[in-house]
Amino acid sequence: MIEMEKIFKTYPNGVVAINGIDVKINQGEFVYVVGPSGAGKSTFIKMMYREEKPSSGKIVINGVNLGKLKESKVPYLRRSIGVVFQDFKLLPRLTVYENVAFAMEVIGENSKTIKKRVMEVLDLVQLKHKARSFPDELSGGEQQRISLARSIVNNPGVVIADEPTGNLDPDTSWEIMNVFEEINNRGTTVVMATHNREIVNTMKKRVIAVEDGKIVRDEARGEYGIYD
Ligand SMILES: Nc1ncnc2c1ncn2[C@@H]1O[C@H](COP(=O)(O)OP(=O)(O)OP(=O)(O)O)[C@@H](O)[C@H]1O
Repeated sequence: MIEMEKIFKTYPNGVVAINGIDVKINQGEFVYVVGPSGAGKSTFIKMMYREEKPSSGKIVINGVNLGKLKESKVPYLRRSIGVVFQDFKLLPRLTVYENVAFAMEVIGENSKTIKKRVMEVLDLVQLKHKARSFPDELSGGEQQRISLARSIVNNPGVVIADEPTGNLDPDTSWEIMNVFEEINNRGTTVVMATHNREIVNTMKKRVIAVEDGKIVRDEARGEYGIYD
């Protein structure tokens, strides 16, 4: 469960990005975060994986109060939350296998467990045969599938994605969305900021609309809305 209570966020330059947000997201939900450019969507989701801290308010992720979390415990939080970005953020000098394995190595898993699990998630995204390739030898859609594999390799309860189809063509975007659905069907919460109207309107999930740092709409089977 993700809980946010009375959240405000002002950046050091004085920009008020989040202006009073209260929200609860239950385990296993699939949530789109929509809204106009600059509305605060990225800031909203960055606070969930503690990339940004709120100026005030309380955030509890799976029972852990982020405000009381010691810096030394942040890696444990990151283990329970997978993150996917628009620009993939794969490490260019590592192979596909190594990119995914790295996420397990940093938390000290043994090599046998790593090998088994990495091949499992590469199988899930249907890219086992690319294990020895380097990121720049893959298409954008393949790179995003690898980054999805990396995000779930440690079995997180939550995957957070910021505009994951932003760099992909429509067909490839749908392939990626099918993988997100599959991950969600296995019980993982998915929270996704997106500008993709077609996907939001077709998939009929919970939609949270953010405007001027506030939630202006929260619907169980919502629509994208009037934004670009
Ligand atoms: N690191 C930062 N420092 C200062 N201001 C920032 C920072 N990051 C974002 N902002 C500002 O905070 C506001 C919200 O930005 P945010 O990136 O959360 O919006 P967004 O809804 O994700 O936009 P987009 O759809 O264009 O990605 C904007 O006014 C933005 O300029």
